[in-house]
Amino acid sequence: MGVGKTTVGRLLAERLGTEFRDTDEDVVATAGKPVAEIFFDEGEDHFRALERQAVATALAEHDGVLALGGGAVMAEETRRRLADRPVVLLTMDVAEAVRRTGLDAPRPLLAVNPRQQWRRLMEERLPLYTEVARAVVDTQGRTPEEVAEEILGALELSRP
Ligand SMILES: Nc1ncnc2c1ncn2[C@@H]1O[C@H](COP(=O)(O)OP(=O)(O)O)[C@@H](O)[C@H]1O
Ligand SMILES: O=C(O)C1=C[C@@H](OP(=O)(O)O)[C@@H](O)[C@H](O)C1
Ligand SMILES: [Mg+2]
Repeated sequence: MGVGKTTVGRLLAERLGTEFRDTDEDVVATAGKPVAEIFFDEGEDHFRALERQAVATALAEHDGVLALGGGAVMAEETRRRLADRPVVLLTMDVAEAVRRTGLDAPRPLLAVNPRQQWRRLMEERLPLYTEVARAVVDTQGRTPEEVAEEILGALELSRP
C-alpha cells in the first residue's frame, strides 16, 4: 500500500502507449462507493470477493498495464492467474510507506497503528509477492518517473 502501483502504473502505460487499469477503481465502480466504505459497510471479505472478480475480469479483457491492490495476491486464485504474467513488485521501507499513505486516500487496513499494521501485512504477504513477481524494483528515493524507467529496464531483462 502506497508504494506507487497506481501512480507508476499510469506512467508506465503512457510510456508503453497502452491502456492503464486499476482493480481498486474497478471495485469502486462496481460497488458504487469508495474502498473505505466497502470495508466499513460490508467488511473485508466482501471487498476481497469483489477484488478477485475485478482481477479475473481485468486479466481477461485488458491488454495493457494493470495495477492491483496490495492485498490481491492473498487470493490463491489470483496468484494462479498471475503466474504467467510479467508481474512487478515495487518496494519501499516502512517509514516511506507511512509517509506516502498518510498523504493519500484512506486505506482502512492502515487506519489504526499504521506502522505496526504495515509491518504485519508485509510479513504475511512478502512470500506471496515474491512468488508472483518476475521483477523487483525499489522505489525508495526515486520519483515515480524514475521507477517507471526502472520497470521498463527490469522487464526487458526478465523477458522470457
Ligand atoms: N516514487 C514515489 N515517491 C514519492 N511519492 C510517491 C511515489 N510513488 C507514489 N507516491 C505517492 O504515494 C502515494 C501512494 O501512491 P499510489 O500510487 O496510490 O500507491 P499504491 O497504488 O501502491 O497504493 C500517492 O500520494 C503518490 O503520489
Ligand atoms: O493492501 C491492501 O490490503 C489494500 C490495498 C489498497 O490498494 P493499494 O495497494 O493501491 O493502496 C486497497 O485495495 C485496499 O485498501 C486494501
Ligand atoms: Mg493503488
